[in-house]
Amino acid sequence: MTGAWAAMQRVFEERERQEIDEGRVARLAELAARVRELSELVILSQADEMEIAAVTREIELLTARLAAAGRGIPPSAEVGDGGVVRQLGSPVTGLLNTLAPPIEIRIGDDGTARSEFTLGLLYEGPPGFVHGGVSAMILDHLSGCAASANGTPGMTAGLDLRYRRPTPLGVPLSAEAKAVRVDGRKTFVDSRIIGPDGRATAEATAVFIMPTR
Ligand SMILES: CCCCCCCCCC(=O)SCCNC(=O)CCNC(=O)[C@H](O)C(C)(C)COP(=O)(O)OP(=O)(O)OC[C@H]1O[C@@H](n2cnc3c(N)ncnc32)[C@H](O)[C@@H]1OP(=O)(O)O
Repeated sequence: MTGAWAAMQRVFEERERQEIDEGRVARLAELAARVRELSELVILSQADEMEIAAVTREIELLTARLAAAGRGIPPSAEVGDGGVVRQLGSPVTGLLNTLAPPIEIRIGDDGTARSEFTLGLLYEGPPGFVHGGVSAMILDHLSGCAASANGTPGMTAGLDLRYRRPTPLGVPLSAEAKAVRVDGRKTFVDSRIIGPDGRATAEATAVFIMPTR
């Protein structure tokens, strides 16, 4: 058993033992959505220095209130309908992760993983456009879901990405990924992000490898 595989199994088993209360998840998702709005306002707000200091103090108090209840362990990942993995803490799709856009992924009958989303200012790279690392993160994750949906999940071993044209912020985008070839433990997945004009802004081929046990 490799070290990484054993470590992942331990984390997985510990998280599996937790009950997930959907009512609580819905409330926390609402909290995360409000924190995302707050994050954007940290960049954009025109509040004066006094107001910024006052808001900072209020947020400190709110953080202390949540911390007072103690810290648990992150929720487990679950496989839902159509093989879509729900990972509440994921930085890409996690409803409870305030760093995540979050994007929603569904798997088509032909195994293609698809998503539609709009990326705001928090994901800016070049002025007015999406950061290349964010595009890579989304295509990596979407491709991982396509590999899983293909019945051949694995760790990303490589992500060969071409940025064809800048990906615009603040407009509806879509992305898709599909497993195109399996070679032993390797699964090759093609993916792309598509702009509002229907043209690909970024295209990738990823290789996923199931670690040896
Ligand atoms: C289910 C949840 C869905 C959620 C989606 C999640 C998506 C997000 C995924 C990630 O972010 S994963 C995190 C980022 N990736 C990593 O941290 C992986 C770190 N690397 C590893 O753990 C190991 O390198 C790895 C398990 C990928 C492979 O190690 P192995 O020792 O098992 O493989 P090995 O190096 O022996 O290579 C196996 C074969 O693959 C080939 N190979 C390795 N890297 C390759 C590559 N990049 N491209 C093509 N082939 C490659 C290698 O030449 C060899 O070919 P042959 O079998 O023909 O000899």
